[in-house]
Amino acid sequence: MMRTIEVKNGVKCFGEQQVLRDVSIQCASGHIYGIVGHNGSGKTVLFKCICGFMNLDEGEIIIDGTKRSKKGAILTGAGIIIEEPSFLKNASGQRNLDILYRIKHGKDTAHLKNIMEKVGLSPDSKKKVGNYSMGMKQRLAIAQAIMENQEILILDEPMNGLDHKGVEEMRELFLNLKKEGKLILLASHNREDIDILCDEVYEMEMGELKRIKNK
Ligand SMILES: Nc1ncnc2c1ncn2[C@@H]1O[C@H](COP(=O)(O)OP(=O)(O)OP(=O)(O)O)[C@@H](O)[C@H]1O
Repeated sequence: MMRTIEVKNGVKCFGEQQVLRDVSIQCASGHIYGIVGHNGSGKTVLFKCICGFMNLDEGEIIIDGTKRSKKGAILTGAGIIIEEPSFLKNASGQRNLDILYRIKHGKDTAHLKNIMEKVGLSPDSKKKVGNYSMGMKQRLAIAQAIMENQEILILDEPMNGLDHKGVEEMRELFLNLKKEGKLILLASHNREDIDILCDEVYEMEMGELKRIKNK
């Protein structure tokens, strides 16, 4: 299914601080959109507004052609990594995914093993997530974001904590997901990831998104 996300003239303030001043972007399935920008420039706030975790003060968010009403609507059909996901520390990676996956889809151990393998984690490891390294936690976060085969992926710094091999593997994974027709929005500080992965690149600067690259 073709999906679209559009932000039109988005404004978001926290008290006196205007974080999003006039943000517009249009995204559609089958592309990867990259957002770069300094720490605190508003990338995460934009993603939270798109996901419906926060509301814009002004402007519009249009999902699949329908304007989102001001309150309460959460972006559906999306796999999301924003900040650190809270996993159960005393359970294994697979058990954590299982608990989340069951909510909507029921038990499917074979599928989750496959997803664990896709992100480079050993499906049968009994290791508790509390004992995972940073890179392993990040791989599990990616697994959680992709396991439901959602059409939209919102990925805020998905390569955080990954080593060189991990980064290469996840790049390949994201490019394959794009080939499958996913809409991917990605924020990153790594210019190489952005260059390799993204069809369109935007820079968040002074509360505005400026397009800096087209493929
Ligand atoms: N809930 C909130 N209340 C008040 N201020 C907030 C809130 N969320 C974010 N901010 C502020 O909004 C600004 C943008 O933050 P945001 O997390 O979007 O930056 P970012 O571009 O994602 O940065 P980084 O590259 O460090 O992840 C920051 O100044 C931050 O302190």
